[in-house]
Amino acid sequence: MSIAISVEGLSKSFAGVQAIRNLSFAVPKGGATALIGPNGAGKTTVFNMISGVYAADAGRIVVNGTDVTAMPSRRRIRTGIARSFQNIRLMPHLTVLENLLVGQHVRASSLLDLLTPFRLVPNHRWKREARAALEESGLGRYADETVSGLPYGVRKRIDLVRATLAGADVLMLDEPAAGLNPSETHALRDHLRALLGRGLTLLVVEHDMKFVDSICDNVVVLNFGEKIAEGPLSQVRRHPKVREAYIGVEEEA
Ligand SMILES: Nc1ncnc2c1ncn2[C@@H]1O[C@H](COP(=O)(O)OP(=O)(O)OP(=O)(O)O)[C@@H](O)[C@H]1O
Repeated sequence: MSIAISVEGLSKSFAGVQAIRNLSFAVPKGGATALIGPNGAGKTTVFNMISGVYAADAGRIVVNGTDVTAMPSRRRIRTGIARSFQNIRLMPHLTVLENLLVGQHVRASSLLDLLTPFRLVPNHRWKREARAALEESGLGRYADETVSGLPYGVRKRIDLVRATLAGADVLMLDEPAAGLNPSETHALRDHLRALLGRGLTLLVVEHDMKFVDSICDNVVVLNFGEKIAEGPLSQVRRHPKVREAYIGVEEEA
């Protein structure tokens, strides 16, 4: 089994408070792993270390075989990892297509490539790719609409299209289902399943256990910065330490 993200012996303290303690886990390539745990367990801190927002105090993070522990966050996209935030970072005054073209420019390899998104070349390869990716995700009709006018659930999915077009094959999703209505949640679930079908890897922080159950084959449970259980959700939710620490899992069962 090949590994997309490997976290080994990770630790992080904030002003003497140990947020993460000697944490190790692996995210298998081509699957969906959820990082769950009660409020304050350390999930966001782990995401921040993997994406490079925070430096780790100790330990190692390897993405697609590259040690990124000391790599600046802006360079980590080149290893194939992208993170989506709860506050979507699309440019609201641009169209969907324009947002996707700006995202694609991340993988530009030459100065000419860098300038290309801003040249008005009608059938340019990047535009074709962006339109095709939107069509494939069932979002083709939004290509020329301004982002600010679109429903939240649609914007979330456009953010996913942007990340994959930028070359990411490992997506970190921070509470993807938060704020979505039931039909938007279903559309997101189907979209993520389609990405998994194409071989992408997902690492998800999510409180909605039904959503976790519908997407993730592997769950890592944190409590007070330590891993207390790992495995399929059906097994993890029976674990005594999880029942004790994370009553939400038991209640949702
Ligand atoms: N920048 C920071 N400065 C100080 N303490 C922090 C910082 N970030 C996180 N912490 C602390 O680290 C611990 C873990 O917080 P974190 O936000 O990672 O938990 P979480 O599992 O994501 O919680 P939630 O589910 O509520 O988002 C908490 O005790 C929190 O107060």
